Amino acid sequence: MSTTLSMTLPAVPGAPAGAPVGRDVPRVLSIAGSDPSGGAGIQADLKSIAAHGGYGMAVITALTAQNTRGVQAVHVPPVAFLAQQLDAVSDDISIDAVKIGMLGDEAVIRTVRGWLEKVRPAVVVLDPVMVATSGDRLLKESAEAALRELLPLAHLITPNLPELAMLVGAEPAESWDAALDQGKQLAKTTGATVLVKGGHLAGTDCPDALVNASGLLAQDVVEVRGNRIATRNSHGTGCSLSSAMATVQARVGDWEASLRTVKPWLAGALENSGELEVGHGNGPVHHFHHLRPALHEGGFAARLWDEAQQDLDDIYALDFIRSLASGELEEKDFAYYLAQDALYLNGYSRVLARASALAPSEAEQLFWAGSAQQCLEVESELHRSWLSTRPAQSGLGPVTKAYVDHLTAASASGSYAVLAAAVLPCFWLYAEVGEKLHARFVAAGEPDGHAYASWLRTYADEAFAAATRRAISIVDAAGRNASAQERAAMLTAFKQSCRLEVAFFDAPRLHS
Ligand SMILES: Nc1ncnc2c1ncn2[C@@H]1O[C@H](COP(=O)(O)OP(=O)(O)OP(=O)(O)O)[C@@H](O)[C@H]1O
Ligand SMILES: Cc1ncc(COP(=O)(O)O)c(N)n1
Repeated sequence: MSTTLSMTLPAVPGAPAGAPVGRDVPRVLSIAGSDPSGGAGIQADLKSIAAHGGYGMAVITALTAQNTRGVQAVHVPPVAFLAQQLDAVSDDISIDAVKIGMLGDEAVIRTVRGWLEKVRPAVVVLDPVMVATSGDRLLKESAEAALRELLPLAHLITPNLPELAMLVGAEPAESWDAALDQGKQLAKTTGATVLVKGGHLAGTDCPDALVNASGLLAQDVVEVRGNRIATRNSHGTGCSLSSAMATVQARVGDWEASLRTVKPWLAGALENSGELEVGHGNGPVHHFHHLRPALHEGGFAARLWDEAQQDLDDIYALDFIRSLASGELEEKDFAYYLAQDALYLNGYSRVLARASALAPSEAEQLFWAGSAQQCLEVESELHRSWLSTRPAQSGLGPVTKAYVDHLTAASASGSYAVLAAAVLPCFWLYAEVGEKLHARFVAAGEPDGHAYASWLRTYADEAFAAATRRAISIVDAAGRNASAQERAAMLTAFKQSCRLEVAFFDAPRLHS
């Protein structure tokens, strides 16, 4: 595949004529500083490169002692050793892309410059790191002129707004248009494409734009919109963005396509950064948010079961359940419950049939179809037996309607996993409550004259318990295979159904 790809893709701008692009796994070198807390620098770069399917390498320009709160110290090893690291890599390995980050001082810049001029990598992304998010300097002021001179050796430059301003000798832009103007200026003087980043502006939008007026892009300014994500965890966003751009560019050979891939990924990394719980300051982004944490078999079901505990407690505390167990439940409440149950089962059956239609395997298709049929049989049995002797009740009650509407919405979501999670509580909570009430009834010696004895005797049904186990295992597998986003949607749908189970048992008290 890589051969076909490299023949059909456009050449990387600035790449030697005929240089192949489009490697499936690009070999990407980060030349940057180390951040031991793992959020920025080479640590972020390697994660970002891997997150985009690249093979990451790292030559360390400087060691920092830093965490999410700030930089405590910087140590720049002798540049002769930096040169040795660079040569060790390029003497042996074909490098598809280079990302350059923290350079520290002028001697480092000179060494990297000499190596770039010798090796001429096909893709060079330069993130002109000067000041960390924390405000600490990462480039000596005396080295700024040398950094400016390095810029023409890059294909893409990714300054933040203060860095952009410094590079064009202006005050930091306070509007997006002013930032784009500075980007145009920098692109013109360097010949490189400039990625202007909106991270440092205020407002609900957080755009980025590629700027280059020499015809390399589809337009002089290619803007990629994005929403601003409310989080403090922005440590290393610039590092992560630039190394991701280097990696994707080495694969697709198109800066715009690269930014359109990387920008939503970074938004997800910012959005999910809270999951990491790293440090007390500006935390890192979640580079691998798109990978699902491995859950062992039963792990997702266990998570759902934890979520359902409060609802189960609420069910057992309801007057309806207590009086059904004691036999003191008013007849009109029981009649209302049965009538609503029959109406519910009809809607539920349709939704189960939809789960059958969406099922990924014939075994699951059969399971849901069988369950849908079972529902209709139980419904008609209710009409034949219990409801035949009870006066007709008012039509569809508000809770029944809300529950069926919720399930119908889940079935319209198009996600099998979400739908399966939504229908599960009707199996799981019902089976659990049935078994417990039945056990209590048996423990009490099945008292004569209990008004609901025959109902309670049928409550713990082994066939229904087996179907419930099967439904749980289907939802567990679907949850383990789902993306983080889909899993969250499953959890929401499941929890809503649990709340509606509680409300369903409580409805006779309110509406009979
Ligand atoms: N709150 C946010 N919401 C969405 N995207 C953001 C946010 N903050 C930064 N970004 C994005 O992160 C990337 C880096 O932007 P930024 O302007 O913060 O660069 P930077 O200052 O070099 O980053 P760093 O925090 O590593 O110093 C850009 O793509 C920007 O749009
Ligand atoms: C080694 C190193 N390189 C770059 C940055 C900039 O990242 P940020 O601005 O997000 O702190 C950093 N803090 N440390």
